[in-house]
Amino acid sequence: MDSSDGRTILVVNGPNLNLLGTREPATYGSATLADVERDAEAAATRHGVACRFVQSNHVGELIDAIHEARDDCSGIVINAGGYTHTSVALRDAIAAVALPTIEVHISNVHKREDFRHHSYLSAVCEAVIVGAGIHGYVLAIDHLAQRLSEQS
Ligand SMILES: O=C1C[C@@](O)(C(=O)O)C[C@@H](O)[C@@H]1O
Repeated sequence: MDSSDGRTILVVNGPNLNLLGTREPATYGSATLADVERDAEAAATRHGVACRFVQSNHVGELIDAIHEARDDCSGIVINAGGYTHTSVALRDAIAAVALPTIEVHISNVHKREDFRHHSYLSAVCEAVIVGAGIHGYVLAIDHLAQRLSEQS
């Protein structure tokens, strides 16, 4: 077994997050999805845990990845993009797998349009990190890793 000792965190990015870096930079900054994944990987490595990444623009693919996390993951970090505000099915998937899940948003959704103020996911997530930019993913990994180390 590697240094992650079987502890893997699934990092899920939803629709349009593949366009980070060019998409509405005034709102989301200039970092790319590759930058997000590099920082998350580095944070995980610092804690001796592993990461698996998925990005999809299709809700079914996100749900399948969440279901598969039951097999080998100890937690989930998810930025569901616009599905956050629309998808009961995604919420049900998170509730179904019952893994500790952290919801992340790069922007402070509460400073934005009213339709972004409601999340279908928050009530089934352990914590929500909004408005910290891409550092939010690192904060989420730090939190999950600490939680895992307290369990072991
Ligand atoms: O796609 C996104 C990105 C987002 O999740 C964020 O990271 O700030 C906020 C959502 O409202 C939006 O639809």
